[in-house]
Amino acid sequence: MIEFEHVSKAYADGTEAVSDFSVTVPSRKTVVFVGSSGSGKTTLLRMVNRMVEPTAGRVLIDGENVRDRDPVQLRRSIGYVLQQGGLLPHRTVIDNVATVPVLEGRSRAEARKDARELLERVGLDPALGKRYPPQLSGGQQQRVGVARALAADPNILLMDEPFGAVDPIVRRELQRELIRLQSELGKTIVFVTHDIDEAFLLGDEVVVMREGGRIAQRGTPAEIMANPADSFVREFIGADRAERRLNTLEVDGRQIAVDEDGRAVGVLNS
Ligand SMILES: Nc1ncnc2c1ncn2[C@@H]1O[C@H](COP(=O)(O)OP(=O)(O)OP(=O)(O)O)[C@@H](O)[C@H]1O
Repeated sequence: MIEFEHVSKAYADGTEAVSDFSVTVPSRKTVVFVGSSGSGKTTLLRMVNRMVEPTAGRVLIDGENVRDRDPVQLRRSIGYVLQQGGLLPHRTVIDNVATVPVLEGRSRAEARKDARELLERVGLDPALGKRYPPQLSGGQQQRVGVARALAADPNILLMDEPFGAVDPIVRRELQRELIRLQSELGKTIVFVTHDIDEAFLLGDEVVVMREGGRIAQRGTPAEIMANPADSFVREFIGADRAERRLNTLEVDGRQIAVDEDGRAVGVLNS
């Protein structure tokens, strides 16, 4: 369980990125922070592994203040997946995945064996392990990023826009894969996105953020959809959805409406 207790963050230049934010992330659940750019999502995520120290309040993991933990140990015990994968380009895929277990004292041979299993677990052919990250597609790199984050078998996974840089179809695949993985592994996941559809798909609970790291609404996807707290949330859900749902494609001079998966659903003009 992760508890954010009245945390605030004012950066040195005076930016109030987060103000008085309190949320509990229950064990083995996925909580998604969703909000537009600059709403403090990344700042909050990084408070969990002490890459950012709050200026007020505290973050607890299973009741223990993260401030009392050694930052290096803490970071190795938490999986972290970034938008750009954060893989080391000059090390093979297998060695990227095996890095933290080796640092933690596991033998290289064992860590590599585990890494091959992890690649399979995230839906990759273990033969790709011999390649270097730039030799993989964006979607494959993100899967490696997930495998690497899982390598030390952490209880907690922090995911910062992990699927933000891949095309919509691969993004759907990765989302489905994460749902499958989570049903097998039951990690405590904090997931950051600005995509409300992704938030509703993946989150057991969703925290809609507004500027300054303030909570606009928190609840299950069904609760938020059924009862948006105010016009801000209504617009955030509505505007984003309308944009996404009304995708059109021009084919041979005709406007074709396509659904979220890119399937044609009708002709708008002929
Ligand atoms: N190191 C820093 N120094 C000063 N201001 C910062 C720093 N890091 C972030 N900020 C500011 O804090 C606010 C919140 O940033 P943060 O990255 O947490 O938001 P976000 O919701 O994750 O945005 P995005 O979706 O664009 O990543 C922004 O106004 C940002 O410019």
